[in-house]
Parts: sequence; structure tokens; C-alpha cells
Amino acid sequence: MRLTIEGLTAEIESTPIVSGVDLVAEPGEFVGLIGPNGSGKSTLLRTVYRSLRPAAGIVSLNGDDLWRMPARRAALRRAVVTQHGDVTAEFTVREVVAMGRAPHKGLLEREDTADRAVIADALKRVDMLPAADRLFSTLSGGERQRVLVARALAQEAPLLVLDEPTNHLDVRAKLGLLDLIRSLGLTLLAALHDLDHAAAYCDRVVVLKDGRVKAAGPPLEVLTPAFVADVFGVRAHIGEHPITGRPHIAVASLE
Ligand SMILES: Nc1ncnc2c1ncn2[C@@H]1O[C@H](COP(=O)(O)OP(=O)(O)OP(=O)(O)O)[C@@H](O)[C@H]1O
Repeated sequence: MRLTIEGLTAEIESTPIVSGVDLVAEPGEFVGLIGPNGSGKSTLLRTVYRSLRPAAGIVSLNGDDLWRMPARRAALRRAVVTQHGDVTAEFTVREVVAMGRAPHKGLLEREDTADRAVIADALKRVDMLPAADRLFSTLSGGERQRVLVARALAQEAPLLVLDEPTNHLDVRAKLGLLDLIRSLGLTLLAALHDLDHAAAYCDRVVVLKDGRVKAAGPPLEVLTPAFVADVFGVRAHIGEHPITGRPHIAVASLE
């Protein structure tokens, strides 16, 4: 699934928050959306969730305008993990993940064996199967995040869009989640704060600053020390990770 964002402007209360953004995620590519706090990452992603209609520009999936397709067709093509989740009522973990199957079912169609297998597999992948019968509201922040990822996996959409998916997760769960999503072969667009994660996991990064694309390309081409100092206001050392051999960015404050 190819995601194309062209000339996108998104406004909140008539104020442009992101302006003239172009972004492409090719099939199977992991694109990291990075930028300082308030640079417009979540706002841009909201236009892909269909929670904020673009003021100008187009978001398309394999050439079809995302904002013109029926909700169900959109849900079959892209799954999302938002920053604050959207589960308000008292559902069990299993019920939350089962919601991911909704786009695959007819109005009165019931869950079948195949759905149950997909749900169990999604829970297993995020190490939450033992908590399947717990109430979602009783989970810790990190556990909730993993369940919301499982719900997105259960949706089996070829494009996965995530807003800071490693938020709340402990160090092992962070790396486990990034390893997992990268291994799926899906098209991935994720807002990430950790430059080291972006360098190690993304095929390309798109850097937002003040609502505009400041640079885009492979992490090591974009995230030079001078660029990181300019955009993020920190010193960066870019090298090879001593354990994994992947690109590695260590940062320190400018003083
Ligand atoms: N509902 C809103 N009303 C007013 N301003 C908003 C609203 N939502 C976002 N903004 C503003 O839009 C700008 C971009 O916010 P956004 O959440 O998209 O940034 P971000 O890059 O995701 O930030 P962070 O890294 O802090 O999550 C910020 O200045 C924010 O205060």
C-alpha cells in the first residue's frame, strides 16, 4: 500500500498547523515522522486517521483519495494507533482487540474461528495474551499501548500509522514493538521522538519543523550533527551501534 500526501495543509480553528506537506511511504517502507514538540506530527497524522480534514492537499492510498472513500474501505487499508487511544467504555482486552476485526465483518456477522485466531495472534505478538480477559481500564499505560497495537494488527490493514507508539513502554517493550512492526512487511508511518530509534529502524525519515517539511530521506543522510543541532537543539554523535551494528545516534545537550 502506497501512502501519498501531497500539498497538505491542516488547520485548527482556521490557524494553519501544517503547511504544504509532501510525504510518500512506498509499499513495505518504514517512514519515521520526526520533529520537535509542537512541530505538527500529530496534526499531520490526524489527516491520515480521518479525524482532521485537510484544508488543502490530498491524502491518498494507492492513488485513491482517503477522504473520499467509505470509512470501511479506509479501515481495510490503514490501521492506526493514536497517541491517547479511543477506548472509553469498560471493555476487556480481548474485546478491544476484536474491534480491529469490525471492517472485515458484515453488519450482523458474528466473530468466527478465523477472527478468534487473528485476535489471539495479535495479542500474543504484543505479549498480552495472558491479560485477554482483564478490563482494559485496569491496565497500565504501557499495557494499554500494547493492546492498542494488537487491535491495529488484528485489523490486518496493509498500512499502519502510529503516533509515538513507544510512549509509555519500558525499554524492552519499546525495542520489541519496533522489531515487531518492522518485521510485518507493512507500510509504516510512525511519529517517533527518539532519534536513535528513527535511525535504527526507519528506511526514511521526514522531519517537520514549524509545520513544514524541513528534510526527508534516509536517516543517516538527513540526521547529520549540524542538522540535528539546528532542528532539535542538541549535539549528536552518529555512528554504528556497538551491539546491533545498526545506525546509532547519541545525543547530548548543547551546553
Ligand atoms: N486543538 C488544538 N487547538 C489549538 N492548537 C492546537 C490544537 N492541537 C494542536 N495544536 C497546536 O498545533 C501545534 C502542533 O501540534 P501537534 O500536536 O501536531 O505537534 P507534535 O509535533 O505532534 O507535538 P509533540 O511532539 O509535542 O506531540 C502545537 O503548537 C499545538 O499547540
